[in-house]
Amino acid sequence: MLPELRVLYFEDLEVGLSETLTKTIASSDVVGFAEITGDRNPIHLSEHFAARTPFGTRIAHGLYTAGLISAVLGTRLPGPGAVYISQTLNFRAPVRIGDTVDVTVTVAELMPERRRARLACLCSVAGESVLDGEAWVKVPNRAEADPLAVRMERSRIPPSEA
Ligand SMILES: C[C@@H](O)CC(=O)SCCNC(=O)CCNC(=O)[C@H](O)C(C)(C)COP(=O)(O)OP(=O)(O)OC[C@H]1O[C@@H](n2cnc3c(N)ncnc32)[C@H](O)[C@@H]1OP(=O)(O)O
Repeated sequence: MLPELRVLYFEDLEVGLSETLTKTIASSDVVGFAEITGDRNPIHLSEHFAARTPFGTRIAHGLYTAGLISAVLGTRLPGPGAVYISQTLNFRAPVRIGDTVDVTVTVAELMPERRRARLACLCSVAGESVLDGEAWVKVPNRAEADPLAVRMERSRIPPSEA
């Protein structure tokens, strides 16, 4: 089930604030990711091929798992309006079809003057880290996101200077 959308503005963020989304990886997710990206690496799509790799079975695309981090950032923390700036990724262990991945994003640093947040990102399967990294996102503040507040702000500017 998809999580409900939640908007957090820059003012709502504090270091340590955390959100977790859980997703069980279906074969159709991996096949769908291969189709939309064109990455048809048989390590993801062919049991026959994957059986001869160190993993022994098909694994998810690393960037599919990373996409789950994007889902947390875009829907929950900070949520709608957040803009990705950068993301580091370390793929620590494979994610297999049927694995349940816990994706946790935690606010690690705030830069109020530029309304940027650094978030620690961790994906784990049964308590084992499979992916970690750091994201920087730009986060709207209330005035920026609320059109009425923006209009009121503009109405304070004398017409000759508007
Ligand atoms: C292109 C696409 O189609 C393909 C994909 O998407 S594949 C899917 C995404 N990738 C994965 O699922 C890989 C998951 N990771 C692993 O299985 C393993 O990490 C590895 C096979 C990549 C490496 O394992 P190994 O060769 O056994 O390395 P060691 O455990 O011996 O570690 C040696 C040192 O390197 C450090 N290290 C290992 N992996 C990573 C990593 N992913 N990121 C950062 N650092 C890594 C490890 O900590 C050791 O460091 P130390 O200082 O010597 O302790």
